[in-house]
Amino acid sequence: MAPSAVFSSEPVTHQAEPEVVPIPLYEPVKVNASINVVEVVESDDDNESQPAAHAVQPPPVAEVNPWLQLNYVSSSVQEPMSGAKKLRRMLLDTDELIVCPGVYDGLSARTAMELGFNAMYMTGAGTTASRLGQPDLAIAQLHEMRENAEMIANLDPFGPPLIADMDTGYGGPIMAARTVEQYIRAGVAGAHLEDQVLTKRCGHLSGKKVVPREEYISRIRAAHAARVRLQSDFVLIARTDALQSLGYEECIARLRAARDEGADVGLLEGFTSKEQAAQAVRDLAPWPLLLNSVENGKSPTITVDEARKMGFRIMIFSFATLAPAYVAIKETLTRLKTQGVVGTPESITPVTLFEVCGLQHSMSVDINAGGAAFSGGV
Ligand SMILES: C[C@](O)(C(=O)O)[C@H](CC(=O)O)C(=O)O
Repeated sequence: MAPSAVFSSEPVTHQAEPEVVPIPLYEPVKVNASINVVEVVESDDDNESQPAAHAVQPPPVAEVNPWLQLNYVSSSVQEPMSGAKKLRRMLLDTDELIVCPGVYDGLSARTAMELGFNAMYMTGAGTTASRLGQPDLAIAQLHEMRENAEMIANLDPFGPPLIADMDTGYGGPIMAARTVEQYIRAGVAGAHLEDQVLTKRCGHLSGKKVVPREEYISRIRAAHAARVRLQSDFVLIARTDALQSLGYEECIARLRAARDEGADVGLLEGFTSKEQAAQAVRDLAPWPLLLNSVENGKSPTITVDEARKMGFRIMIFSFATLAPAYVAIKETLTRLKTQGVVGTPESITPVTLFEVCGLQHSMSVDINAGGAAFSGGV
């Protein structure tokens, strides 16, 4: 017996379920132009203030605040193009090899920008090492990765696009989709999504395990759907780590399947020879491939020129800043320990380092706003 019948002698009538009208994904949702304002009116009875809600039409913007009107001709102003669009354009409009130094923090990214690299790569290994002091073993999760990527991607709104590591997507399809959505909102231009198990490890370690092909493809499918849902140019890079355990042919099959589900670029991790790298480009052509160069890792060193000749379209150097930073820090701290001095070169003053980090820009913001903070210089 239905519970409602216990308390009522009336026949139970079920109301028809309201019809659910889905909001179309690709059409802008129309916002009702009227707004509810709460106006305070005096009550005659008890002289207490009572709020009363009225639906009113908002006045035209210019009446609310004339300063909200644009006072420039927008077509003459160059708006920052999203990193995703820039990266996609580079891939579509040129056949250049896009060289991305691996960066892991603000200073390494600023240094790459100072030298004019036209794209950058945020390494997950470097993010984990620098932010958490931990090895590349699935210890950094979505929020740490997203936060670091967002900071780097937004250092210069007109700057180079940032490709970021998104590891396994940090869970199943739901998390892969969530990661793509958060990366897009963070201004990340593209990211690679791999097929390792969630307890992943760096691609240049032994003992890697991968999930079954179907499970991997469901990650890719979800990531692609998220990109489409947000109507973003975000470049989805499918990475496979299956070479160690399942062999080359399975890697090619996985990358083909990922491509067919909408991945834009492929990444076969840990080539064992230069011939194998060149073969992968041929086997998947004309689909663009990314080459991960990790010196002293599992793969032979391939130079930028060699990768270009092989036909790769993107090349990332994961440890390009992390490894030398470690070497320089250790050498310096050894000097401090043994000789009692840091020994910084004379040309590197505090101002030099702050200039790398945008000192001039910050000062000009204050000066152009009429501030006097820097009238005496720095
Ligand atoms: C590309 C990579 O995912 C990274 O985090 O930079 C690493 C690099 C590394 O740890 O050697 C990877 O190749 O797995």
